[in-house]
Amino acid sequence: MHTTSEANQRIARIAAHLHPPNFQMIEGNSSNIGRMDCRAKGAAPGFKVAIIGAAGGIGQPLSMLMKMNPLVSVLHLYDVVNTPGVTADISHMDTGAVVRGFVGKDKLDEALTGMDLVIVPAGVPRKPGMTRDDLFNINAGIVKTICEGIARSCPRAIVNLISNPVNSTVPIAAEVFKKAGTYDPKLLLGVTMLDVVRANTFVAEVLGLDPREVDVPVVGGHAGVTILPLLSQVKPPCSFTPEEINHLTDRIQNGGTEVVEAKAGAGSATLSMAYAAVKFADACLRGLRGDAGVIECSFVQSQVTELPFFATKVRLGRSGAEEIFPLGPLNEYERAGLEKAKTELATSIDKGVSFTRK
Ligand SMILES: NC(=O)C1=CN([C@@H]2O[C@H](COP(=O)(O)OP(=O)(O)OC[C@H]3O[C@@H](n4cnc5c(N)ncnc54)[C@H](O)[C@@H]3O)[C@@H](O)[C@H]2O)C=CC1
Ligand SMILES: O=C([O-])CC(=O)C(=O)O
Repeated sequence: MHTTSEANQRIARIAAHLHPPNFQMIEGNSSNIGRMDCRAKGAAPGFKVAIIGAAGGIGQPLSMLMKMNPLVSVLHLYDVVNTPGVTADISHMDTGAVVRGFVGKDKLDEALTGMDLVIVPAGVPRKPGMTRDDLFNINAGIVKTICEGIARSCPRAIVNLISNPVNSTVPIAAEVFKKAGTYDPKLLLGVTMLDVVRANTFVAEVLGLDPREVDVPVVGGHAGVTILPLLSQVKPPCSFTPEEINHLTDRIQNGGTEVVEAKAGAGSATLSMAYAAVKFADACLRGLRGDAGVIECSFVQSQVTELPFFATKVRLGRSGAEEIFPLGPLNEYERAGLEKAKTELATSIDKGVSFTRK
């Protein structure tokens, strides 16, 4: 039997070694930190990840999936609204990552400080009839504000940029970082993983394979004709009829619109996007850990074409996108697609660059 004083000593010992609590809510316009009054298990060894736009349609399932990722020790959830509920909810999951929530513009820097990886699904989504470029006017400003925060608070973090139009928001982010003197192109990664996820799924459907066995490189950018699946490079090696190539290319390029129309005004892809974002973030974290041979497609600063940014396969390592792979051999259909993709991409990239120079 423990005496009261032994019990008190034990509590004091635990308190002295108390690790960070597994739930904190840090609110804008208030210095209040609502610590749970309990013995909280500390963070497992791992990386610190922030999700910016965590209360949104992508942000919520993405937060849940990142809380389940064993490579994450600390998970910061930031949004301009509704973060407290999402944070409280996610923090009850019995996984290793310690969750902290931040709400309001004046908490952005705190949310970002010390992060290894920042995932950005902040901004408005499409409605039927809109293009991704129609989101530019609202999302450009949102991305600029967030990137200014990243430059101030975690300039060496890897950034996974999801906010659309990716073909313009990545150039915006680059310009913001250049202006702040923190730009390292290896750390800025536009997320095009959903195009690869869709391509793997649709190609597997046509071939009658398990999608997990299929690897389709998707290059170019992340909008309409700029999404260029390289069906001649599918693994395992296979061949398609011209009709299959037309059908697959069209479905992969318009996968986002397929979801926007099915949701009929309630937004765009959120669940498959959260899955794709976690797949990509996990690859970035494995790269940071020093794993060899981590290769995924991403929209990055690039010399693969004459354009300053382009999506291709990249090797992820300790310092981000450490190697950018060339396109490989293209057939005539793909070469024609590449020309169309480059024309549209050039306009979208210029639009992003000009926005920050205004
Ligand atoms: N790269 C890709 O493959 C994909 C990109 N997207 C894009 O992701 C973005 C988010 O989509 P959803 O989650 O469906 O939208 P949503 O509207 O459900 O969520 C967006 C969240 O961003 C937050 N937000 C707005 N301004 C912010 C700021 N300054 N700082 C932090 N958070 C802010 C909102 O409060 C909201 O919670 C859209 O731009 C969408 O087009 C969507 C699917 C795929
Ligand atoms: O289509 C949209 O607006 C959202 C998106 O980028 C996608 O689902 O690929």
